[in-house]
Amino acid sequence: MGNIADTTVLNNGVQMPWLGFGTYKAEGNEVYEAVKTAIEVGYRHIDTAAIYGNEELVGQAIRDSGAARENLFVTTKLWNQDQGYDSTLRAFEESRKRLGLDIIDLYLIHWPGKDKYKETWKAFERLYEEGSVRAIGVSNFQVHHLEDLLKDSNMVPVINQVELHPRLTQQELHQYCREHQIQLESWSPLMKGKLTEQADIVEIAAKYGKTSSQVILRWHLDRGIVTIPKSVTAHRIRENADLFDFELTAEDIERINGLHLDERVGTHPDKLLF
Ligand SMILES: NC(=O)C1=CN([C@@H]2O[C@H](COP(=O)(O)OP(=O)(O)OC[C@H]3O[C@@H](n4cnc5c(N)ncnc54)[C@H](OP(=O)(O)O)[C@@H]3O)[C@@H](O)[C@H]2O)C=CC1
Ligand SMILES: O=C1CO[C@H](CO)[C@@H](O)[C@@H]1O
Repeated sequence: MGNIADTTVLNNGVQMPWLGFGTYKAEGNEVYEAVKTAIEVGYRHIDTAAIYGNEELVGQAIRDSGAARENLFVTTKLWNQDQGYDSTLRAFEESRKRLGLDIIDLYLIHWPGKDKYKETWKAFERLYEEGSVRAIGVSNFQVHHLEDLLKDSNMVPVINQVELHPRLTQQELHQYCREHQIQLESWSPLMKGKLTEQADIVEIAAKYGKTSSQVILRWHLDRGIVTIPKSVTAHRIRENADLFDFELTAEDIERINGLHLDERVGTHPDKLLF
């Protein structure tokens, strides 16, 4: 991908920008300003969730940005306690109202949990069929969740959004998703800023005249992974989008793959049962 608006084509034909803007832990005026700045800088894809408590301000910032709605890609997510058929349809209406958007580009099941995701997925299929969402997907699904879901569903999720960064490279899940035309998307792509001093990344960054964060984000894109770094700091919002004038070599990608330690900053999906 050579520029910020470049897209991947999802398994239902919808185009989704490879680079998105994360909004977790961004609230109040901070999230409003951050989303406006991101759109000004050129981000065309915004990631939020009902649980982030910021859908109203994200929606307001989108409207005030002046960008044409059809040029933006907006993702939101169904929270765990709303899983189930009827409760999903209700929660979706609430998210849509808070965002102030007629159509959501991508709706995700936020976490699999243990026994309601299939019923929930039926409601997602209905939302898709009635045209309320342009695409439906999942988040934090392991291979066993996907295998189980695919056994009885009519639609294959377009996306699986999971924790993924150089300390958690998700190679096996990536392979499974590729085989099933599910686009992998990374959350906490920067491992929340914990890898900026890592020696290999610092050395690679110096070679390209880029920052550590830019090298990490380029590693996601060069592996074919959609990514959604979050920042509420204007110069970092810009920095994280200034990635389209270089590409990593295969050796640099392998070197960063080698940093994998199976280490997480978030909860393991098999441990979050509700
Ligand atoms: N589906 C899911 O379960 C989850 C989804 N997500 C989504 O993924 C997005 C990204 O993940 P997130 O957990 O926020 O973590 P990130 O890996 O994107 O890191 C964000 C942190 O890194 C800092 N940062 C951002 N850019 C830079 C930079 N260039 N240099 C140094 N530090 C930087 C930010 O600081 P500052 O803001 O102060 O600039 C912030 O503290 C979320 O915002 C959310 O949209 C996240 C968690 C779970
Ligand atoms: O996206 C996320 C961040 O917020 C939640 C907690 O409040 C996490 O569980 C979730 O994965």
